[in-house]
Amino acid sequence: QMAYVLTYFPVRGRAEAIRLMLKDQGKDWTEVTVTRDMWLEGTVKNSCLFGQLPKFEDGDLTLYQSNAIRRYLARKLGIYGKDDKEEAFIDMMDDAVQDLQNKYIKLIYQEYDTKKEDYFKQLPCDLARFEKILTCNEGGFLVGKQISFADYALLLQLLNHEVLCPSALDNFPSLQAYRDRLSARPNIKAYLESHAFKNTPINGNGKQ
Ligand SMILES: N[C@@H](CCC(=O)N[C@@H](CSC(=S)NCCc1ccccc1)C(=O)NCC(=O)O)C(=O)O
Repeated sequence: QMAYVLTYFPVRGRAEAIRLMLKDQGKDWTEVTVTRDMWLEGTVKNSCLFGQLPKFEDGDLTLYQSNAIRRYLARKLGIYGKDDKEEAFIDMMDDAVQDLQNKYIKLIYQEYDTKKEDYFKQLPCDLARFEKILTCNEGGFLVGKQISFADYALLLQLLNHEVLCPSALDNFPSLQAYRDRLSARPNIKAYLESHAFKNTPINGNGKQ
């Protein structure tokens, strides 16, 4: 039966990197969707350890915190590097991707109308860091020669940022090649073309 249950809002948000990694790794799960009205009613929120979603269940294990969920799954799926050094580098890369995601979330939910231009000015500088990393690592991933949980998070940021700013990757050939190569992985390709992915808003406030 379905061991994995993901509870979240009907948006990509902080759950999409979990969905992407499960899909690519051929795992299925039950999606429990919490609507805004359900959330505002309060019962679900009050049942959450930190009053927030996503929540992830694996049998009798219940986890909150999207990054902890992704690291837990990465260990289980064997996509956390081949040794301690790679594992540390993957953590470092994922933290850097989270820095970008947190900036994006702040723009979307708090500063969309006032700071969008400033965000666009800073974005090339932030993306240039990942461009250099991917140019220098012949392995084709953020770390080593196989995909890790950090790669799914970066791919998603690239896709989300191209919606916000279509020219975002224009000056970054390595990021474009990385986006194309990961998006062409059969399970990811199928997911990105799926109704579920195409019809789920990126964020919870209609901005993107
Ligand atoms: N560190 C946590 C943060 C989880 C989190 O921020 N969850 C948000 C949703 S994820 C997100 S991007 N929040 C931005 C605003 C938002 C609120 C509600 C729905 C969708 C987006 C949430 O549950 N908000 C509702 C509440 O706090 O009452 C994690 O990584 O899981």
